[in-house]
Amino acid sequence: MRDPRYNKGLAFTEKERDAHYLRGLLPPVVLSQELQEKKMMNLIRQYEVPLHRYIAMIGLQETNERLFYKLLIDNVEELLPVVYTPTVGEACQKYGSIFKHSQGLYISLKEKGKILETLKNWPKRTVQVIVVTDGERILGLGDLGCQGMGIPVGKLALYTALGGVRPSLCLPITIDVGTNNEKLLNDEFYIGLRQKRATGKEYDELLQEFMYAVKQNYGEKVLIQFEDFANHNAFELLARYSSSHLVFNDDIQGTAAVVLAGLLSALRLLGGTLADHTFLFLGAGEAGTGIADLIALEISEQNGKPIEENRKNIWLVDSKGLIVSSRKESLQDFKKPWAHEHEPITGLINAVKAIKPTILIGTSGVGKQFTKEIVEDMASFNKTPLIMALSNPTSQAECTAEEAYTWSEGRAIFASGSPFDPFEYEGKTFVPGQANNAYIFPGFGLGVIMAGSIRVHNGMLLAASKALASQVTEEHYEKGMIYPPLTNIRKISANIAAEVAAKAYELGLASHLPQPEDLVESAEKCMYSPVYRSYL
Ligand SMILES: NC(=O)C1=CN([C@@H]2O[C@H](COP(=O)(O)OP(=O)(O)OC[C@H]3O[C@@H](n4cnc5c(N)ncnc54)[C@H](OP(=O)(O)O)[C@@H]3O)[C@@H](O)[C@H]2O)C=CC1
Ligand SMILES: CC(=O)C(=O)O
Ligand SMILES: [Mg+2]
Repeated sequence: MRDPRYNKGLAFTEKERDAHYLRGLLPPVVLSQELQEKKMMNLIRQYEVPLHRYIAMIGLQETNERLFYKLLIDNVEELLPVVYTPTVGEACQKYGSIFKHSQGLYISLKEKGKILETLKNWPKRTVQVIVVTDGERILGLGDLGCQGMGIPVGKLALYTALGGVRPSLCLPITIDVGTNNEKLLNDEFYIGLRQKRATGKEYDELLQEFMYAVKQNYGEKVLIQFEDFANHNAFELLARYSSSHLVFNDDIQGTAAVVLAGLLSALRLLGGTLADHTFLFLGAGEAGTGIADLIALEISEQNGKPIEENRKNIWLVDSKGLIVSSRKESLQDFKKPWAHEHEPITGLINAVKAIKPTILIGTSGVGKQFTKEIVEDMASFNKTPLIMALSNPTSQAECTAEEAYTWSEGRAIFASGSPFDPFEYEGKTFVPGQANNAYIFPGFGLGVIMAGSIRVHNGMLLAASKALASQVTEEHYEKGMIYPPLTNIRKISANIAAEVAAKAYELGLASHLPQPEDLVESAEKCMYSPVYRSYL
């Protein structure tokens, strides 16, 4: 009863109460799990403040894990915005104030030299997925230091609910090297180290000790998902550890796969191939350049031309303007491949006018950047402009669904990182897509685990994108959707897992041999079910 993994609350049967000395510890009634679910949903719906819903859900996760996952799985569209973006963003901002019980593992500078010992304090010996952050770029909310823990906790809840990975095999970790967020440093309820961020050698050594300790403690095949690191560390960590560890950066690679899937499916509405389109990104960081890289790679797979050539129709704008060759010297390495020949341009509106993109993608982390003038311009030279406002949470979205549909007079295809409700324009209901890496990483991770893959390969990302795009049907297109509904996410994840695993086998990266005949069936079979077990 006191252990969330086993607790069933009022659903313990008479026989179980006798067998496990629970008689008298519970009131006489015995409820079904379905009735408990109905009761919890009624309760959660009574909270009007999203953060209160979040607190209620976390409370349930900490007391009755199976009921928590049953709620999340059965009510995914309603509860995803509670345990994930946008509400998880607010939860991280206020994490210290709402903190009750510790979730996940904290590794701070105080644990330097003792990280292996610290990992051993985690009660589970076997772990298959770690989501780790250092809290420096939490969604589009910036540096939230140690309070970024809400993100690994939320992402791993999705690994289980959406991808079927058992909760006991998931480990959320926050690495605390300090924070540069003055507000948090002065907040009496802040839960992290009260110091400025460690950088350089001190940072690198802590991360290296962590990576070695993880491999030593959990072996080769634990998937380490980097999440919400600032880009000055994210690209380097991925490059440094991708040949020695099973690492995946969700913000670079997961986002790339989900956006590519949306583009592949949108082509059925837009016409042409990817190579026929012109892309303009606002934001040239992890998400922006990660997506751009995967688009260029997919075009090269399709047309056989060198990737350099296929980059030419892909343009990115950062805080200093359009990325062009005259800026090359001063650009970070991950931006350099995108420095095309063009005169310098500042301001997104000027870039839109000059480049005339068919597809506009927002990955800046700054809200309201797609103004009326920009959307109208997109609609003036495109019959069907594709507009993706990917920044999270909702407050940072480059524009809203309502703005995209209204300003384009109902012609835009729109997708966003955080969810927007369907919007009615001139009698037609438009359903915006949620272009969020949550479509990808749970199924992707399941595929990696199923195959026992020892490395992540770009081919597996492309396979995941195509598997997701193939789940969109005519019925969805009619509503302007370029992603399948999240209600089917477990089936979608099983299909993604199967394609990712198949690719791992094809590339010789899989270690679970022989390859199962029906990978979709084996994905579905190994998925965690939240239905209560009998304790007799
Ligand atoms: N939908 C999804 O699944 C995902 C969404 N995201 C969201 O994307 C956003 C960005 O994340 P990420 O790429 O990791 O962040 P980064 O910090 O790596 O990149 C942000 C980029 O935006 C640019 N930028 C910032 N302000 C402006 C501005 N006013 N005008 C033009 N460009 C600007 C930055 O420019 P400069 O380089 O000059 O500083 C940088 O290139 C976040 O809100 C995040 O939540 C991220 C991952 C997944
Ligand atoms: C969705 C996600 O990973 C992000 O916004 O960072
Ligand atoms: Mg992220």
